[in-house]
Amino acid sequence: MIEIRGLQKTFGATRVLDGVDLTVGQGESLCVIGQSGTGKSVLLKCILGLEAPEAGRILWQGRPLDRAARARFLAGFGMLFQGAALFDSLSVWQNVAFRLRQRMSDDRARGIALDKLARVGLGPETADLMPAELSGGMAKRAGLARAIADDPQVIFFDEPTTGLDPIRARAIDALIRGIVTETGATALTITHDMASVARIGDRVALLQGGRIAHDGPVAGMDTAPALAAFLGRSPAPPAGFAAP
Ligand SMILES: Nc1ncnc2c1ncn2[C@@H]1O[C@H](COP(=O)(O)OP(=O)(O)OP(=O)(O)O)[C@@H](O)[C@H]1O
Repeated sequence: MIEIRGLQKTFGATRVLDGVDLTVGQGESLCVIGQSGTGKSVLLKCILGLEAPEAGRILWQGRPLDRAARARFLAGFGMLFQGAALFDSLSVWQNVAFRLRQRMSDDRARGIALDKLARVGLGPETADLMPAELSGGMAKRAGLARAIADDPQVIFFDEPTTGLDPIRARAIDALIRGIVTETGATALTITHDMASVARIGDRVALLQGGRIAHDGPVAGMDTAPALAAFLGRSPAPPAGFAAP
């Protein structure tokens, strides 16, 4: 479980995060949405320790993420980067096995990489290709295989469907949902894509004005006023409501 309490982060005169409170339950899939520039990436960077907040606390499994706890946390997380972010000079399997190769033989790491590639729908013929030879959808799948290579307890997805057409976006969402459900991993996804939220999230949180303006189940999101305002439309009537 990840708990974020009163997180504040300021750049110059701009307070980007102004007291963010957010909890991601064990095995839960939380999507964070918000307009461009509202601080979603800054929030993720604070969780990963890439930015230092000036106030607030981040707890993992009930303990503050100090230096030692963060090292353990980072050893057990996976991440799918926006644009997949594969290493150009490594083959697909070497990308997937990047972390594994630091602690096991290439033969073993390659075997695991091939299993993970199969899980995301990429056959063994893709293993020795270079990233430049992959389509956008294949690169995203390879990035996803890399994110799950080490059986992470926590997975971060940064704009997982950005740049994909609707059919490929749906396929990646289905893979993410399937993987999160079958591994029981805790998942935090940053996205603009509400169709994606509906497909992969259990809960959705709206980051607005430096705070969480809405936090609720995906199942009820069509009737949430804050989300409707964010999307620029009226909330859907509650279930059972009959128009006159
Ligand atoms: N290192 C930095 N120095 C100065 N300002 C920064 C820095 N990092 C982020 N910001 C500012 O913080 C604000 C939030 O940026 P962030 O990238 O988190 O937005 P976002 O919600 O992820 O946007 P998008 O959806 O477009 O990716 C922006 O105004 C950005 O310019």
